[in-house]
Amino acid sequence: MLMSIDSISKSYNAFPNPPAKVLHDVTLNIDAGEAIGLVGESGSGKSTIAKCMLALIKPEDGAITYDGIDVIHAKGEELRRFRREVQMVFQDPYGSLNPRMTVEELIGEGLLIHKLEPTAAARRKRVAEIMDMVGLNPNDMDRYTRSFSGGQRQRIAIARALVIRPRILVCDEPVAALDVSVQAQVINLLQDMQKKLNLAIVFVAHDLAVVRHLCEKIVVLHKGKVVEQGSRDEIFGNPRMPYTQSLLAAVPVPDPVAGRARRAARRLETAN
Ligand SMILES: Nc1ncnc2c1ncn2[C@@H]1O[C@H](COP(=O)(O)OP(=O)(O)OP(=O)(O)O)[C@@H](O)[C@H]1O
Repeated sequence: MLMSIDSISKSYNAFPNPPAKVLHDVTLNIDAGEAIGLVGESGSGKSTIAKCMLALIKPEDGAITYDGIDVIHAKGEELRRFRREVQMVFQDPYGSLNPRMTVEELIGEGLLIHKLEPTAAARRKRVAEIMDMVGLNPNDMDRYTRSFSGGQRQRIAIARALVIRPRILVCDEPVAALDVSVQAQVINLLQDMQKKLNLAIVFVAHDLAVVRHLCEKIVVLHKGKVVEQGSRDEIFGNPRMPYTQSLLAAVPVPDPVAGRARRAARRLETAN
């Protein structure tokens, strides 16, 4: 087992109201190389779990262990190793990439931070290699991201995460802001990377179709609790909990949040 999340709970301050508990005793495990889907309706706590897994926030109870590292209390070299080996990709490929940096600078940043390549030439070579791997043209290395499409920007975000050879990639709704035609390409890329690099992927989504394609293990969240977890076949073939059944039965409706993000992205694109 590569990462274990053991009975974590998390509350947020809701001043002047008492703190609101949004995770209750959440337990799940991630094995090396496996793709696991975290699904649940909006507000069920998916992003909060993802942030705890990335040590961006700390749960107040429970434990998170990554390859022998106590993630909640890690410091120094252990924390540095954790930060290198567990990477993330976010929903919004427009907001998450600094428009003042070239593609080479964006993708190569992690190499500099973690001092992974000795020279600028070696860094450039590694950036070219990873661009090629994620389906980008290495000749575009000196360009800025404003001229790239949403799907290409998400490939840049994925390259940026993968360049330092992580073992876990936590993706929070990574295709929700993309047009449907591009979503499948990005999912296929993630699947390809998972197999090629033996990468574990934690995929947060409320879109079950997306999760079904990529994830062999699925964890269903409801109001901050894990209500069901199992293999893809178990969850899709024989959902035990009524909540899971209702998620599966839900008629796909246009997602207003993703729709908004898409429209904002298009406006940005036109403005540029
Ligand atoms: N920083 C915060 N401060 C206070 N409350 C928060 C904060 N972040 C999240 N919450 C609350 O915690 C609960 C879980 O939120 P979370 O974002 O983890 O859910 P989610 O399943 O990822 O939802 P979505 O699909 O809408 O992103 C929600 O009720 C949310 O309003």
